[in-house]
Amino acid sequence: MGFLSNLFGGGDSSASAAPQYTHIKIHPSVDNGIPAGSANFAGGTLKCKCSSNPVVVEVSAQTAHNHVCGCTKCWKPAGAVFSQIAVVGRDNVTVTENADKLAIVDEAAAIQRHACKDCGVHMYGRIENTGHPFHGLDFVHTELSSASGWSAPEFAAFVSSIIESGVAPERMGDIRARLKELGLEPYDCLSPPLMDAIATHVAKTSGALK
Ligand SMILES: N[C@@H](CCC(=O)N[C@@H](CSCO)C(=O)NCC(=O)O)C(=O)O
Ligand SMILES: [Zn+2]
Ligand SMILES: [Zn+2]
Repeated sequence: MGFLSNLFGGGDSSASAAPQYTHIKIHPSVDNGIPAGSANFAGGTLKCKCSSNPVVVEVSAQTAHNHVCGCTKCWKPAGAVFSQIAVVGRDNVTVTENADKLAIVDEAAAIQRHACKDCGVHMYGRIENTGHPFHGLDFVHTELSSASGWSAPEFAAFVSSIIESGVAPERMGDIRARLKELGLEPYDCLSPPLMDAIATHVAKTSGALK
């Protein structure tokens, strides 16, 4: 058995094997294991990194589709290669303090990221285009909250895009291996359910689907 499983690379050494890529850092919220979300969790308070007069955002619902994102546009904490980002209904997002410190990073982007002008943290990303497949959803970084119970990251999006931030292409094999080890399946765009949702929206808009 040992001989056969060694020969074919499966069996004993697969599912229960000790992690081999813990030296690869992805994001502080996942690097030491991923805490499960709580089914009855109903939101919390996001704060920017300013030590005085922080921007405060109340999120009044559990988030969905939490993921780590390798794109260049999403806010990442210092030293992280990926961001961690989830969605929540826009009606559940309210700026409660220091809203005057917010500015939109890129007015032309589909996701308008409202960032603190002082510390640079993105407090929420909003889609104003009513024709966009994800209109109605805001993008938030739940690591800005001290509460536990937020939905856990489920996959890794825009993984190849980390090269655009300067990650050496030679590192991609190890980085994808670490993501898999963490249970965050790596995709170079969004996950299949989200890509299917986008395509369904496009097909319904064009009339290809009823
Ligand atoms: N290679 C590009 C990809 C940028 C990109 O398309 N990002 C996605 C995901 S952000 C959260 O998952 C996106 O939908 N962007 C829309 C927007 O930012 O408005 C890069 O890395 O820059
Ligand atoms: Zn700030
Ligand atoms: Zn992103």
